[in-house]
Amino acid sequence: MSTILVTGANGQVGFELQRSLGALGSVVALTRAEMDLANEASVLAALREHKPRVIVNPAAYTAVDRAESDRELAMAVNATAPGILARWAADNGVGLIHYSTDYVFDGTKTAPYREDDAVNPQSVYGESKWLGEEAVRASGASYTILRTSWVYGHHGSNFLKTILRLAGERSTLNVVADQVGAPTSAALIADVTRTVIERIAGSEVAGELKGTYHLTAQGSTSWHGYAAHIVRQASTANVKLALPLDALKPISTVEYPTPAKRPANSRLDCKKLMDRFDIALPQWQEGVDDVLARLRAAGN
Ligand SMILES: NC(=O)C1=CN([C@@H]2O[C@H](COP(=O)(O)OP(=O)(O)OC[C@H]3O[C@@H](n4cnc5c(N)ncnc54)[C@H](OP(=O)(O)O)[C@@H]3O)[C@@H](O)[C@H]2O)C=CC1
Ligand SMILES: Cc1cn([C@H]2C[C@H](O)[C@@H](COP(=O)(O)OP(=O)(O)O[C@H]3O[C@@H](C)C(=O)[C@@H](O)[C@H]3O)O2)c(=O)[nH]c1=O
Repeated sequence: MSTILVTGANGQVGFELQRSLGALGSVVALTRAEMDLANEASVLAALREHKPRVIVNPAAYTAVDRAESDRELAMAVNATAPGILARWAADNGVGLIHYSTDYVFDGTKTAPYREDDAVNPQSVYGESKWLGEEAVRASGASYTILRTSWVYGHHGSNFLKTILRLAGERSTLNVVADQVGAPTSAALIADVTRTVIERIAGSEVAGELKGTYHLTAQGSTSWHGYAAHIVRQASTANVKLALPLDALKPISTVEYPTPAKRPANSRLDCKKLMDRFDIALPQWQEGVDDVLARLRAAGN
């Protein structure tokens, strides 16, 4: 057993994990076609074939609005499958790293959420991710759950790329300004995951590091503040945009109706992770600027 198995190889975090975990040994990253989390037989067959020493599970049903009308599949992927992975991990004595979301909270707390704050998911996606967390915790596996927020990267689909595209096409754009959180890069999540695996492997009291942690970039903004940063940085870099910065309008959540309800406060307190793993986390703008530069360099 020497392999690290990564699910969701084509996802934002799955893609970055293939880079960051490569230094730890052999990584097998499986696409949905190679391991379908909605199909228990497919999951178990892949685990038996690869016999990993660590399972890293960034695969998820992440279409937040679509999940409202596709509950069964969202639950299969986000709630049931993590339990299957975790029970196999427990039975075979291997570690599991799993990811969850700020959307497990209802967003009514005024301060950043801590790991043990009461959850109250407002969407099918949030509920399914919470049930997945609970299945992992109940499994008896040696697990780490990393709850993150507002993920973006140069690979995959995300809000950053949507705003860049819309700013190239539209002369006005409305973005909600009353939901706050921390945009977090897939690269940061993947780098921290590597550190977590290394520290657990090197620790004499690895069991004490097991648990649920919040992992986001530091500082916070609203979706509108995030969009304004993207447009400002693109303008500064002379990217041709149809949208002037002053035509990016802050609106309230009620003015942007969506099938799924999002939390007003998505801020996560990451002190537990930083203290226990001795990790420093960057301000959110750093990763955004890196990805913007990378997209420009690639001609996007
Ligand atoms: N994106 C975000 O803003 C946030 C994400 N998270 C969590 O972080 C983790 C990583 O998210 P992120 O990388 O952004 O997600 P992405 O949406 O970028 O990627 C998810 C991956 O999961 C795969 N997947 C979906 N269904 C299945 C299935 N049935 N079997 C196997 N694979 C499947 C997708 O495959 P395919 O490519 O075929 O579609 C995709 O590659 C997830 O747990 C997510 O819940 C937490 C907070 C914010
Ligand atoms: C594109 C767009 C979005 N919005 C709003 C809608 C919503 O409130 C907010 C974010 O929109 P999105 O639908 O892109 O983001 P959303 O899919 O809600 O993002 C979430 O994904 C899941 C997977 C998570 O786990 C969360 O942490 C979070 O990142 O911005 C606007 O106001 N104007 C716009 O033009």
